[in-house]
Amino acid sequence: MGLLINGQWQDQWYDTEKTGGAFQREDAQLRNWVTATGAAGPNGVGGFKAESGRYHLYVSLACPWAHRTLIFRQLKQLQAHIDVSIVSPDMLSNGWEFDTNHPDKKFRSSGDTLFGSTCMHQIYTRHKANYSGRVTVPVLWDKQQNCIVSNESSEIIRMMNSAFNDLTGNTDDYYPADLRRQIDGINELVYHKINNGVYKSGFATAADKYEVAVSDLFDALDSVEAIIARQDFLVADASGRGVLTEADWRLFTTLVRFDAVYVGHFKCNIRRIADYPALSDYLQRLYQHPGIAATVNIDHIKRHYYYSHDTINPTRIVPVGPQLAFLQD
Ligand SMILES: N[C@@H](CCC(=O)N[C@@H](CS)C(=O)NCC(=O)O)C(=O)O
Repeated sequence: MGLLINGQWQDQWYDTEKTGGAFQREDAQLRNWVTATGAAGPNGVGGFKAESGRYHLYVSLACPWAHRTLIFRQLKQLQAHIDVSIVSPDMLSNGWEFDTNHPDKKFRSSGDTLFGSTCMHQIYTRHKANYSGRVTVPVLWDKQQNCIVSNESSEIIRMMNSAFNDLTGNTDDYYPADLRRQIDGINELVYHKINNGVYKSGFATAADKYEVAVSDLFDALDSVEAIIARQDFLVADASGRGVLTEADWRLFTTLVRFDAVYVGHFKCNIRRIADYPALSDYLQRLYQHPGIAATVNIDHIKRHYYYSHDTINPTRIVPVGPQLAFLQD
């Protein structure tokens, strides 16, 4: 794992020294938007019109942020319009790689089907030769301008939600105008305390920082359990009926990894999702939503975390369990 400094790859783990042992996620740097007309989006520059076959998505099947974009590609029927390259689950000294020869077939990458790169950092230096920063997935690449449009998943899913509607005819809306305030409010809680909360727990290098993160995480899980116990989804319409929105998909990608990885590897072990009746049922319902199970790869998920983070798991042994109810029923 590492980062680019002036276009040069440096193998370097997260620096938690300057924050007294707390993990701090850096903001994504590349923040343009694909829009229906090519006009600029809420931030960044214009020039990225929604067109079939023009954009390419780089993802890891292990990564919860990249997973959001794969889910929206399914939900919004973008498979024929946006193609995908999948990195290897192991993220070692070269960062994300495209290993198409792994001895175990289930851990093979699709390869970089656009350029045949061996490492993801080559995509960032193709975008900008002297790029400095972390090399993260997901990345949305523009084949026409030969550059990265965005490496921020929360914005990529918003583009997918609406920019391509004229091409696909799919007008399902996971960020409807009348529910935006509620969605934004839930996203704020879920992002800081749950999505990123598991990372703050797992990557902390000081006990006090870990303890704060893990207790915030479980307070937030208790809150979302209470919401889901009274309505089907996180956000409700004026009549109090739950409506499926992006807020649910953003929570889903953490829940689906929780009992398999975060409980053990990241020490998020006050409770399991299996101990929350409403969240367990909700996780299963979302998993069974058409097209979603195909986006979940538990093998890549477990392998990535337990094998890549040798500062946390030096033996790199990947646990066999647990049995996950949502996969079985
Ligand atoms: N803000 C980004 C975060 C993406 C992110 O941190 N991805 C992780 C994978 S789970 C990554 O690529 N990490 C590599 C690194 O930090 O060096 C987003 O949501 O798109």
